Amino acid sequence: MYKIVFMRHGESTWNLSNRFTGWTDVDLTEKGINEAKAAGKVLKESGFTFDLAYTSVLKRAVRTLWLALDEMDMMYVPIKNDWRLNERHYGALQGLDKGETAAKYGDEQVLVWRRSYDTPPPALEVSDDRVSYNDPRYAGLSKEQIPLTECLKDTVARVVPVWDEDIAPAIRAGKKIIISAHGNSLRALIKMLDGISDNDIVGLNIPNGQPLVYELDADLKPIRHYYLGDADAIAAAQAAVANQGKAK
Ligand SMILES: O=C(O)[C@@H](CO)OP(=O)(O)O
Repeated sequence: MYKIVFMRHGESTWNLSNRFTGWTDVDLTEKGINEAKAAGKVLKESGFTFDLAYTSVLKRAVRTLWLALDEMDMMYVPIKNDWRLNERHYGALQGLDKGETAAKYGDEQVLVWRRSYDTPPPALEVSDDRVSYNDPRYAGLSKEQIPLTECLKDTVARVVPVWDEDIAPAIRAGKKIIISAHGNSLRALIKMLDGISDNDIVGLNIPNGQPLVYELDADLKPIRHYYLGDADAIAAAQAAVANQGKAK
């Protein structure tokens, strides 16, 4: 039996101000820093150790990983940063207030943009300052690989190859792995692992900074999964994420 730990980053400044974030590189809040440290503490207390870590190229996930590993006194663990673990690109919604957007377009439309499998939010114009073409961290990518918007299906299409080509072989080679990523890139991975339908994935919300353990069989099929933290607090945090896209 194998174990792998998934962790969404701690609260970011745009989680706090309730803005669509996507590929915008915002940092953690004080609360987010504390969530990341608490994640490291509970992982340590639960006896977890790691010898390989994966994260995105966005600082909220990178810093969450650093803080958790620091808390575990395991900052020597090799880290692979992969842009394909980035948050789902939120297109022209990036920077907008989720509640105000719901008040303008309706809760239903915002739910479709946030959680539907195959309807992307409106795309950025290529001339928009928010487009990542000139960002040095994506210098090795073609323009076709740099999204102007993404639905979850598009995110699945870039996340699953990281699993198949990189993470799964490492698990089979006996590496103990933690992945620090984002609400929707983790939803993409979990959809694939658990075989969740396009309809049911709408209801899955991942709380900030809570280690999620997956136990996998010899074929890397999930046996069971569980959060390490307090169950009531996690359920409340998941409900809060679900409610972020509603008009006040
Ligand atoms: O804004 C985002 O990029 C994501 C994660 O914070 O939000 P949502 O939960 O609305 O998909």
